[in-house]
Amino acid sequence: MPQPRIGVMGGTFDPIHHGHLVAASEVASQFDLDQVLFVPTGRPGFKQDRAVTEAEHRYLMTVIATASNPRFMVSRVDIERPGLTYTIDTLRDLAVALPDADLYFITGADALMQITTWRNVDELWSLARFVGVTRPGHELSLEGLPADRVSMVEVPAMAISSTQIRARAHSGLPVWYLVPDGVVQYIGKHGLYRGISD
Ligand SMILES: Nc1ncnc2c1ncn2[C@@H]1O[C@H](COP(=O)(O)OP(=O)(O)OP(=O)(O)O)[C@@H](O)[C@H]1O
Ligand SMILES: O=C(O)c1ccc[n+]([C@@H]2O[C@H](COP(=O)([O-])O)[C@@H](O)[C@H]2O)c1
Repeated sequence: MPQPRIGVMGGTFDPIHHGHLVAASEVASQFDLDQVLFVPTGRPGFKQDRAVTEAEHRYLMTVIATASNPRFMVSRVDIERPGLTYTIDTLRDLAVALPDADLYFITGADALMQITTWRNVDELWSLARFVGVTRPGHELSLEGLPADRVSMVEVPAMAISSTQIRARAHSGLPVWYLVPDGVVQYIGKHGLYRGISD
């Protein structure tokens, strides 16, 4: 049996938006992935400068946003691991849970350009291939990264960020069509982002 090809889309997802979903869908199509696992971060070590919404809310919004796609799944691996979240731990845990899988870690241009600063970067290359997706407002260059482990995919441009959605929700502006309908309703139902201005 061929090895399953599994995409891993890590993110804070505060909240998940259509930019994340289009990126995952496009990479799944271009790399013929069997599944994409969305992995909401637990406590991101690199976002300690701002309040991040409770992990359970971010997880549930990710479940709602991906529910209608049979190839999209959500993993709790990062939110259940105590301490700060690092991709090295995500990929080590997934390698144990899915020993036969070929993993493709999907990341936006902004995140990929920082990858050489990530924890245990040299080991990361042995655990997964990395797919950088284009993102409006961010340059994507693979210079200095291992050519056999990193690829680039041009995705339909979605100039959306979670920061912008939090700011709009905070100001009472609509977030319809930037995030899936169920996520709009979840944000309203739980009053998320009302008190946060960044
Ligand atoms: N519009 C987009 N197009 C392509 N990739 C994206 C887009 N938005 C986010 N990504 C990528 O998805 C991953 C998870 O992103 P994250 O959850 O931090 O969203 P964000 O919109 O960048 O959030 P924030 O504005 O809070 O920093 C990252 O690799 C990021 O680069
Ligand atoms: O492992 C690291 O050092 C590291 C540093 C920054 C970001 N990441 C991962 O990159 C993904 C996107 O992060 P973010 O901050 O854009 O939500 C998410 O899965 C993070 O865990 C990982």
